[in-house]
Amino acid sequence: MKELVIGTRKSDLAVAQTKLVANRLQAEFPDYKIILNKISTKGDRILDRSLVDIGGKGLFIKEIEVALLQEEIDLAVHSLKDVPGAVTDQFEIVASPKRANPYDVLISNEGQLLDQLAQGARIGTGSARRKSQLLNYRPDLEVVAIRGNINTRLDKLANQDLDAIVLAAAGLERMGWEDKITQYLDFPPFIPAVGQGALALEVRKDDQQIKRILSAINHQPTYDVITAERGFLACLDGDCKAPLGALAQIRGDKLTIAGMVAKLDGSRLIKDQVTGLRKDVAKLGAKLGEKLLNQGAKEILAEIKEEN
Ligand SMILES: NCc1[nH]cc(CCC(=O)O)c1CC(=O)O
Repeated sequence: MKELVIGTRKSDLAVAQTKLVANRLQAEFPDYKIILNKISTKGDRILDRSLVDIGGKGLFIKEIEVALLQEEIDLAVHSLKDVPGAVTDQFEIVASPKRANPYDVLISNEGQLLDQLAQGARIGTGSARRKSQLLNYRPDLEVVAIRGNINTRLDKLANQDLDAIVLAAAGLERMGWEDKITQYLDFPPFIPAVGQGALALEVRKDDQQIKRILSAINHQPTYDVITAERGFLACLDGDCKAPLGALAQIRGDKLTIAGMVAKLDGSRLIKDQVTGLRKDVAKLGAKLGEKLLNQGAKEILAEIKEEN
């Protein structure tokens, strides 16, 4: 019997989303035996420091890439959001199943919407992008740094004197916890992280057989929008230090990508969008990136680099 070994992080969410991929593959390829290999990553093990301090978001995927290289696994399933702008040379993201809801959501302790939270309310998030957008919208809020997987962050909402937290809709939906959501942050100035809600299927670049297999579960509209968003990320040289986000959407033969770059304290937020032909997807992200750089993002990014 032929085997396909899929590498994943160990968190409940990572395993849940990897099982979605495994089920899709099993349906397409009934004669394969599909095996999950759960791998512990540095980003999962070190929970008491911010991601930026321990080396950025690549820490969620490094050990999994090592397993790919050593041929212990045939493919890796990641949250695309956790994959850095540039993928190491030996690897390639070759496919992406249909994207889930891309937006952030607010979960508040007593069910208040963002506008209803008390003056100075305490909101938990470890994301610079979420913090800057929250403060841009409501400068009175107190943003409290929290980290950990979804379960941990929900526990912190209950136990750490927080009024609300912000999480990705996709993670909650994949865990079956939509009922916890108070409000979708799908209005300005809120723009999600590049690739939020999408999964990345990563393989060894020279493995043609697995590429053919994975093309069966690729969702081309998703692949196109994430290509645009990652073009934007690459143009701004983004890692998770600078608050930036982008969301691309397809309508007919057109693709629109909206993006933002902000100062960490939210006092300045630059936001714009670009529409072009879907077939030019590779250029549209960079075009938006250039536009924002010329509107002041260049200074913001330089300032943030200097502070680190
Ligand atoms: N930063 C961790 C992470 N990576 C992916 C998701 C959610 C699922 C997704 O965006 O696909 C989350 C949790 C969150 O941000 O709330």
